[in-house]
Amino acid sequence: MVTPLETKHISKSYGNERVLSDINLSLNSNETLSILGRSGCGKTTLLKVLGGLESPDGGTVFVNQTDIQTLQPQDRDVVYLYQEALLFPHLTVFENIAFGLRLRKIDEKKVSKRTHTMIRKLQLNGMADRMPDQLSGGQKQRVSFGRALITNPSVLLLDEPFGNLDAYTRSNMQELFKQIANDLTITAVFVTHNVKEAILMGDRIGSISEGGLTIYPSVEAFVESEKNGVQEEIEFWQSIDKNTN
Ligand SMILES: Nc1ncnc2c1ncn2[C@@H]1O[C@H](COP(=O)(O)OP(=O)(O)OP(=O)(O)O)[C@@H](O)[C@H]1O
Repeated sequence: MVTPLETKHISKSYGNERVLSDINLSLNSNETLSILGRSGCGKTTLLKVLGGLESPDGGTVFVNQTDIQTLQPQDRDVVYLYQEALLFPHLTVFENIAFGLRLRKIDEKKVSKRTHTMIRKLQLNGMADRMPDQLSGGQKQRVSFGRALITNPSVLLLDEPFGNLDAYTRSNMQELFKQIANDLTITAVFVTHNVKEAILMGDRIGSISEGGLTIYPSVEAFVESEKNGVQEEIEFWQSIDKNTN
């Protein structure tokens, strides 16, 4: 079976600051890895390297067993989803979601069918003709998901995608994401600073500290572990959550 995402010995520095050091991971099809870690520890940098947006100083990222650096961006089969929903303001919901299909010159009938199916999956019925500025934050993020998923990427990289949403919308989005990731057999890396969310979304959990990535063999092992300052990190983020929610 092809491994959708694998890294070997990734390292990355900015100037004198070593941000990532000998990162090795391997994700199976339809597996979600949640990544936690203190602010500035390198979570976003890792996602950028995984998505081919930043080159590592050393090591290799393999997507479907091909070195990502040897592929053109449009052939990488990896989509990066930001905290902010990045939508084209002058395009309708339908056209925002259909964008990736149009780039691939898919015929109109298929574009219409696939886009409407995605709109239904995302519970955006009746909103196809709305413009982004007529949507709520949660609806915008769902359109953003639709844009990311419409081309059926093998790997989805999510950088605190629900960070700006209220608790109720966040919980709905978590459920919706899990459902769609299952339907479409997506392999995902999910960066969050919310421990509860990491546990809910992740089949496995990893933590970055001092440039290294520790992946726990199971969610239970993570919860039980007090090694590597995990307990301290949980308390750190909980104290921030208390102050911001
Ligand atoms: N383009 C860059 N040039 C120089 N330093 C950078 C650059 N991007 C990130 N860094 C530094 O690398 C370190 C890791 O940053 P990164 O954004 O990966 O952290 P993070 O874990 O995602 O943080 P947060 O949780 O606050 O978003 C930080 O010290 C940051 O200042």
